[in-house]
Amino acid sequence: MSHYPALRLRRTRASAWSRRMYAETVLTPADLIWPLFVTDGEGVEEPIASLPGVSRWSVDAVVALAREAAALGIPCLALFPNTPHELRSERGEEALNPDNLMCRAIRAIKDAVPEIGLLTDVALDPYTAHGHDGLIDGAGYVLNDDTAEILVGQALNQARAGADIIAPSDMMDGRVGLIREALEGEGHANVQIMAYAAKYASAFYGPFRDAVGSRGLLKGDKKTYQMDPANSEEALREVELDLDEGADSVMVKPGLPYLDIVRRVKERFEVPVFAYQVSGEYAMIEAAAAAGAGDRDALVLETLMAFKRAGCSGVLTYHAAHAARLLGA
Ligand SMILES: NCc1[nH]cc(CCC(=O)O)c1CC(=O)O
Ligand SMILES: [Mg+2]
Repeated sequence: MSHYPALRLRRTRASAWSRRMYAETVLTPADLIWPLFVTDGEGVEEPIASLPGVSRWSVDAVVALAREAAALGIPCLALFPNTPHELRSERGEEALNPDNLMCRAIRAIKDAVPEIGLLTDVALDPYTAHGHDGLIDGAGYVLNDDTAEILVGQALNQARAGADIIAPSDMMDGRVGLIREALEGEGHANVQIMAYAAKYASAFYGPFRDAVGSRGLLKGDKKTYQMDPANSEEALREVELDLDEGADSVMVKPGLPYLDIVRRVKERFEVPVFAYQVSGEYAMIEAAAAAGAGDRDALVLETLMAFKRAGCSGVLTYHAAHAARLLGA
């Protein structure tokens, strides 16, 4: 048996070239999906106070960012609309409007930057007057089957506009299978589904809700549909069901506090797993850097590498453009 001093693990760490050669994990711009918030108007940029460095952009501005992303080697954008308040309703019908903000953004980006992928979120929270991801009954309970029916319409609406990846983030049971069937039925055979399969009822979504304008509207919490942070066996069941229903890839969300889930899913199913480094995680890194508690660039790259090491095929992150620039430098 070999041991010290014959065996010294510090030997391969002694120089930069060697560390590079022995790196077990690589992070590249192709691992990054960039979430962008879209708002009405033209030439508009609205900074989001709780998400420093991130803004809502009008469609024309989002197209410019899409160009920038493509040039940086980012393969895919995730789009989220800040629906004007007068268009939000009890049942979120605006989600089905073929000319809604989301569809206009999809068409404009596909037109100008056809080489970039577009992932679109399926859930009603940017469209409902009560801020929930689905339809509610008189007691405020989110109804599963009635919601799933509308989500199918929302997914088709996005696919018709040109979405490449449908990403249901609502956590209704059965919606992946229903959406897959509807996509096949309409000839969208190559439109992918990335299921938010294990999405937790998390305190890390606050800045996102500011960004899409649902924070002030949301009544209660999302614990009757999003998962309990105490559970991981249940996450494996969620993933298994979504894969059975036709998901091409699955997502774990939030990210860093749930890397154990990423690892378990990857080892159990050996399928493409993505994670969402969510708004509160982004805000936490920015706050730490602003407070002088750590170097921003190093924090960004280290956390993103951690996702890859845990088994992720890619990460949705608000730091995508910044990280891609660091990686390209
Ligand atoms: N279905 C909504 C949705 N899609 C993505 C996020 C959160 C993303 C983030 O915090 O960055 C949320 C918020 C929520 O479930 O309330
Ligand atoms: Mg499920």
